[in-house]
Amino acid sequence: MEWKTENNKLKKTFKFNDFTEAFGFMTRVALIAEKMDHHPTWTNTWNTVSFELSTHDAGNIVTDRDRKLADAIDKIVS
Ligand SMILES: C[C@H](O)[C@H](O)[C@H]1CNC2=NC(N)=NC(=O)C2=N1
Repeated sequence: MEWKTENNKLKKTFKFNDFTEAFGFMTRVALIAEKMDHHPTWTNTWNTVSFELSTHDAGNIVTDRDRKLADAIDKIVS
């Protein structure tokens, strides 16, 4: 599945085998987001993690910072 742009947000959902795998993924994303100083809006329900990326400093629109974070997130699961 690819990222989709909807309502000025870059969106994608990831499904894992269980919560432990999902949370491990979230931990890695958190460290990358902190390093990039660019943080996701995300939800987690058991094995599912959903993202909505936008840049608050630019007025909550999608910018290259979001696309860069999205690419980094995809690399974690590739
Ligand atoms: C001061 C400002 O919040 C920071 O520069 C960073 C933190 N993380 C961020 N994350 C996102 N998604 N958008 C931002 O504009 C942003 N700004």
